[in-house]
Amino acid sequence: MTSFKVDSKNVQYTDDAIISTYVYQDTRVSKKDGQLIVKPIEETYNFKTETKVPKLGIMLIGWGGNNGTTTTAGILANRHKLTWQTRTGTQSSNYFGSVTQASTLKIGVDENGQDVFIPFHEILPMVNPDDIVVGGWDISSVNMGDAMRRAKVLEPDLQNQLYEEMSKMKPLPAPYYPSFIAANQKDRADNVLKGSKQDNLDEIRKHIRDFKKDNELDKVVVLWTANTERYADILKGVNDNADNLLNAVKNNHEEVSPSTIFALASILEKTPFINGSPQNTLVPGVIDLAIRENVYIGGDDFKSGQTKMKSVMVDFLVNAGIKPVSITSYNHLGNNDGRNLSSPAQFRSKEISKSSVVDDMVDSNKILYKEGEHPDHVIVIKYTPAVGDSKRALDEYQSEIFMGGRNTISMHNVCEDSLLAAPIIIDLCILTELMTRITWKKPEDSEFKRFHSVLSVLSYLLKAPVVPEGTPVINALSKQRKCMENIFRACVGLPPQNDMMLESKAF
Ligand SMILES: NC(=O)c1ccc[n+]([C@@H]2O[C@H](COP(=O)([O-])OP(=O)(O)OC[C@H]3O[C@@H](n4cnc5c(N)ncnc54)[C@H](O)[C@@H]3O)[C@@H](O)[C@H]2O)c1
Ligand SMILES: O=P([O-])([O-])O[C@@H]1[C@@H](O)[C@H](O)[C@@H](O)[C@H](O)[C@@H]1O
Repeated sequence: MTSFKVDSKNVQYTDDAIISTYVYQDTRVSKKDGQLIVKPIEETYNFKTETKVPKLGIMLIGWGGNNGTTTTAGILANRHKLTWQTRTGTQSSNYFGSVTQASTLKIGVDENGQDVFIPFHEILPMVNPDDIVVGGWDISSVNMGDAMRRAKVLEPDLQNQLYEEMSKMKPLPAPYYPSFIAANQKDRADNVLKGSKQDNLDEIRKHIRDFKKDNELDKVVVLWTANTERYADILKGVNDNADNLLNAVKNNHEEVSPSTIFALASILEKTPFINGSPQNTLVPGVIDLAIRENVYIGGDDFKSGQTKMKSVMVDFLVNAGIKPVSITSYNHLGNNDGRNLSSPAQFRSKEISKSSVVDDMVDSNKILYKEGEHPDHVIVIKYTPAVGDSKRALDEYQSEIFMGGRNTISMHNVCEDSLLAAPIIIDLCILTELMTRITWKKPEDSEFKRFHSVLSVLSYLLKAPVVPEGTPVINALSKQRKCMENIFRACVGLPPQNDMMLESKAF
C-alpha cells in the first residue's frame, strides 16, 4: 500500500495493478555542417506495476560471511524490534544505509510551495524487509549464530539476543573450486558439494526449489556475497554463449567458476541472480541464458564505501569544472574478505571494479580532458587483521584549478564494511523483486513486457554496473539515483523530479 494516490487521467488503479501512461521526454542530437542539431522528442509508454507484494525469500551465497550474517541479523533484529545496550546507551534496530528503507523522495510541493517528501519505499508497493526469509549456502559449515560471532561486526548484547535463533540456521553446502579464491580460504571449506560441475548445478537448482517450497515463498532472489573470485577467461566455445556454457558445465570445464554455476542454476530456476562481488560471474553465456529465459540478473560488486564516495567526489569536481588529475585510493581491512583479497588474483578482480568508477564522469567533460585523457588512478588494498571489518579508506584527490593552481582533498573514511553492505544487499533484493512486477509497452502494443534481463537500474548499488550490451555505464551516484527514482515515478504517471522550483523563482 502506498501513502499517496496520483490524481491524473494518466494513472489507473485496478485491484491488482497500477497502470500509467507516461510521456518520455528526451532530446536527440545530430550534427549538420559542424553544428549540433538538438531535437526534443516525446515517446509515450504504458507501465504496469503489479501491486501484490509477494512473500520473498533471499538465498545468500556466502551466507556465513560477515555480510551474510550481518544482513540476516539486521533483518531479524528489525523484525523483532530489538534494542540493545552499547557504551553510549540503548540502540534500536533500523535500516539506515538502505535507500529504500531510510531515504525519502520528493513527491511534489504543497499549496504553500513547501516540498513534500515520502519514504522511498512508498513510491511503489515494495517488500517489507522484516518479512524476508533468509537462507543460503556457504563452503563453511558454521551455523549463522557462530558465524555472526566469528564476524565480530555486531554488539555483543545484540548478538546474544539473536544467537539462539541464528544458531539454528545452517548453510547449504556449496561448490568449492580452489583455483577461484585465495588459497588461504581452504581451511573454511568443510561444507562442500561433491561431484561434477553438472552435479553441483543440478543440486543447487534443487536447493532453490526446496527453499521456495519449504518456506511457502512466492518468490526467491539469489545473491552472491561469497568471496571475490579470480576472473574467468572468456573463451570462445566455452562461455561465449548459453549453449556453449551449459556444455562446458557438462564437460566440467576448469574455467566455469562456482559463482557462474550459481548464476546458471538461478536462471534455470527462473530466479533473479545478483553478483555482489567484482569477479566476472556474468560471462557472456550467463547473460545470453538470462535473456533467453527472460530472467533478471545484476552486478557487479556492492558500492558501499570508498567507491561510493568516489562516485560523488569526482561527479562534484568535474561538474564544477575542476579537473581531478590524480586519485589515490588506499585501504586496509582485517576481515576474511581482506584476507581473500590479499591474494593477487582476487585483488585484481577488486582493482578492476574499483578503477572503472570514474570513466563516465571523466568522459563527459572534453573541456577538462582531451580524448583518452584520464586522471592517474591508483588502488591499494592491504590486509591488516587488527582492524577487522572496520575498513579504513584513505583517499587523496588532486585537481587542477583556476590558472594552473592545484587543490588537494584528503579523506579518511572508516567504512564498517558489513554495516554498509548489509542494507545494500537488502535494497538489491527488494528492488530486484520489485522489477519483476513492473512491465511496459508502447500504447499500440498489445502485450506488456519486462525490462532487459540485465538490470542496470540497480547501478546505484554497484561499483561496476553490468548493463545491456551497447548501453552506457553510468557511475555518478546522483545520476544513478535519479534514474531509479524517475523510473518509479513514471510507473505512477509522475514526471521526473527536475528541481527547477520555478514556482519559487519566476513568479
Ligand atoms: N562493504 C563490503 O563488505 C563489500 C563491498 C563490496 C563487495 N564486497 C564483497 O562481498 C563479498 C563478501 O564480503 P564479506 O566481508 O562478507 O566476506 P567474508 O569472507 O566474510 O564472507 C564470504 C563468505 O563466502 C564463503 N564462500 C567462499 N566461497 C564460496 C562458495 N563458492 N560458495 C559459497 N560460499 C562461499 C566463505 O566461506 C565466507 O563465509 C566479498 O566478495 C567482498 O569483496 C563487500
Ligand atoms: O565499496 P568500497 O568500500 O569502495 O570497496 C571495498 C574495498 O575497498 C575493500 O577492500 C573490500 O573490503 C570491500 O569488498 C569493498 O569492495
